[in-house]
Amino acid sequence: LTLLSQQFSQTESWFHRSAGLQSGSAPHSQLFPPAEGVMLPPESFKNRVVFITGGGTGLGRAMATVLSQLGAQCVIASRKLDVLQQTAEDICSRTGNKVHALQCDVRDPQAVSHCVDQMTSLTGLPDVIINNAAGNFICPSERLSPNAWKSITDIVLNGTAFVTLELGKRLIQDQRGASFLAITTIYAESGSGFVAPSASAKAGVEALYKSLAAEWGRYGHRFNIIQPGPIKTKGAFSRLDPTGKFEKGMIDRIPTGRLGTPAELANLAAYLSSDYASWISGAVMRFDGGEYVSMAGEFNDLRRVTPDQWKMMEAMIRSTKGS
Ligand SMILES: CC/C=C\C/C=C\CC/C=C/C=C/C(=O)SCCNC(=O)CCNC(=O)[C@H](O)C(C)(C)COP(=O)(O)OP(=O)(O)OC[C@H]1O[C@@H](n2cnc3c(N)ncnc32)[C@H](O)[C@@H]1OP(=O)(O)O
Ligand SMILES: NC(=O)C1=CN([C@@H]2O[C@H](COP(=O)(O)OP(=O)(O)OC[C@H]3O[C@@H](n4cnc5c(N)ncnc54)[C@H](OP(=O)(O)O)[C@@H]3O)[C@@H](O)[C@H]2O)C=CC1
Repeated sequence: LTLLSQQFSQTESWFHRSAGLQSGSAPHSQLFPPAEGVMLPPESFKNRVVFITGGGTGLGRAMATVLSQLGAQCVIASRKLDVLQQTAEDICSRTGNKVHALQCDVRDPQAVSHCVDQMTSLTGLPDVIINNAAGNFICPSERLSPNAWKSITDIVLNGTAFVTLELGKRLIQDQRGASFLAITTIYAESGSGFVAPSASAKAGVEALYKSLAAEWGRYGHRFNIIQPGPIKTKGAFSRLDPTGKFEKGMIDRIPTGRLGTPAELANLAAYLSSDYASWISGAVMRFDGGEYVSMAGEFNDLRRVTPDQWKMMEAMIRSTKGS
């Protein structure tokens, strides 16, 4: 076993060196280059208002950028007004379309209602709502205090519910349709140790969105979910990989050999929120380079077995014939 594992790691490091790779991707990732351009036709979101929670940073910022490039008027909301204002300015100067920054702690239903009041005066009610705000950190569950549990589940599950219900009720009142999108993650489906509050809350968000997809179609509302795998953002990686030691193992188990990019996620979010997706509701879109199925399959680690090792094992298996 030791010999085999030495062989594996030698093969692996040769693989990386020979491709002249930076750490952070496998050679075969060159077969899956990320397309960074905007996918939809220009002006796909002209005269549309888009509301994005957590839109000041990371994936929220990337989605606001692409939607603004496609002509939308964006409203981004979270706790840190200075961060939001800087992002709004940056995007607006790049796209020429208005981006509004509103302070809102999604854990507080009154703050959510006030934020929606402000948005209504600025832009009117939104056509697209993206529930992206989240909190998370890795922690053994036996170390979690009640308040630690609450801080994550309040942002992720209650925050999404408060935003969705507040906007949904007002849109229904005004007889207006809308697209709702929630950003969850692949472990919302499987659960995951060391992020139990996030896994529980994201699973709750998925149940909420599937429920409302069934219930509110009659009001012209669509509800969809994107489950991203790892995409390098400061917010996520500083809390989920604080030492930087987990990233390589993660890339090794992603069949496409690399992390996702914010721009790829933003294109998918724009598509699901657009008129091109008007028949898509209640969908759960896994977006992870194949990581989920790769982690799930019993024998998938056999990818590391070399041709010589296969030759040897095949001979061993064939020798059992008749036994
Ligand atoms: C290799 C892996 C790398 C990457 C990704 C891989 C896989 C793909 C799947 C990824 C999914 C990602 C999901 C995400 O959601 S990433 C988004 C991350 N972004 C954020 O979390 C941004 C917002 N976060 C925050 O503001 C804070 O981190 C926090 C703690 C969530 C909320 O801040 P707040 O100021 O409200 O809370 P505090 O008062 O600081 O703390 C509340 C409560 O929690 C306890 N706490 C805080 N940190 C920890 C910790 N690290 N461990 C244990 N407990 C913690 C804190 O002590 C408080 O409890 P009490 O002391 O009061 O009991
Ligand atoms: N990056 C990744 O690998 C993955 C990310 N995801 C999901 O993608 C989404 C974006 O994550 P990412 O961009 O990586 O991380 P970020 O930390 O950059 O984004 C989280 C955002 O949520 C906002 N937020 C946090 N708490 C609150 C609150 N109480 N009220 C309002 N806004 C709040 C933060 O803004 P502020 O601090 O100003 O409030 C921040 O902008 C999240 O839903 C995350 O779960 C899912 C899978 C993988």
